[in-house]
Amino acid sequence: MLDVQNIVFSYNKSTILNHVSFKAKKGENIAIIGESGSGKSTLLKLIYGEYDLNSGHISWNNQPILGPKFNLVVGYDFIKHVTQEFDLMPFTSVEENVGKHLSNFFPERKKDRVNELLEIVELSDFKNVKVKTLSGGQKQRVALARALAKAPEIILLDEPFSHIDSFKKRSLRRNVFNFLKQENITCLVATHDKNDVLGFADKVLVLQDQKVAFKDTVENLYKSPNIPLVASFFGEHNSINGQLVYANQLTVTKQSDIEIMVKRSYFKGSYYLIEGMRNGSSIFFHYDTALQEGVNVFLKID
Ligand SMILES: Nc1ncnc2c1ncn2[C@@H]1O[C@H](COP(=O)(O)OP(=O)(O)OP(=O)(O)O)[C@@H](O)[C@H]1O
Repeated sequence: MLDVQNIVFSYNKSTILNHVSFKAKKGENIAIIGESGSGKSTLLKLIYGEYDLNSGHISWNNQPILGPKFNLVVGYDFIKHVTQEFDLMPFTSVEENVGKHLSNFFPERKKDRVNELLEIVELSDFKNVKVKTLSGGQKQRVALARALAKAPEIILLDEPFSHIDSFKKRSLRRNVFNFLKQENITCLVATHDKNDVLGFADKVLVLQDQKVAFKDTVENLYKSPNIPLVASFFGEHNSINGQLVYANQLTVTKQSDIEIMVKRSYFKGSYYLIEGMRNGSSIFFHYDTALQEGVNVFLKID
């Protein structure tokens, strides 16, 4: 169990995290969301032991996780932290990078493990390629594979698929998150992308104003987003009579007290996102076809 207890942290004067507490069970996948600058990456760095806390405690199975004041070498063997910097060896091959921390004592076992990981990150064809010649997205995949190589107990992922194109992203996400579940690795993922969360995270932690504003299951948080920040994370939303309503919860009806004038229609593939105006504010809803600008329609909340 990862236990983050009442931590307070500031880089210099301004406090970034103020009395943050939460727990993560073995094998659990926890997504950390929040506005840019809310402290998601900082929280992951603290859990890795990269900085000293002002106060509070972090432990894994009762073993304290300590910062550089207490450790000559930053970090712990049982935690892997995949940052945005990747930190790879540019002049060696993909295979060597992934296998870097694996023992050479059982070469066959090492080879099999590297091959398994390269399949997960879909880089088997790049095995012998030097890392410096790879694209940003490919480097990110090498960094993920390397972090998974020794099956850590905890993996900290900071925007893990941000550099990867949308063709690859979906299958890669499934591969990586399913692998983590299968190996029972506790995963904390800081993300701005709802697709990293929906279908994968067990819990979501919302950072706001230096604190954990909410911690709940994805389903509960999606159904009751509580604050616009959470609703906007999951999709286009409106505030109607004080209630947060997703665009896909609104349907056109014959008569209601929500009357809007159509302003614009955006083609979204399987639906159109319609922007309408009501009392000087935009209202967004989904519709099967484009609607003519200036037309008045009534909406109801499903
Ligand atoms: N090394 C540092 N020294 C001083 N301040 C820092 C340092 N790293 C981050 N900060 C500040 O701490 C705050 C939190 O940064 P952090 O990177 O943790 O946010 P974040 O939620 O991960 O943001 P993003 O979503 O943009 O990645 C920001 O105001 C940032 O400017």
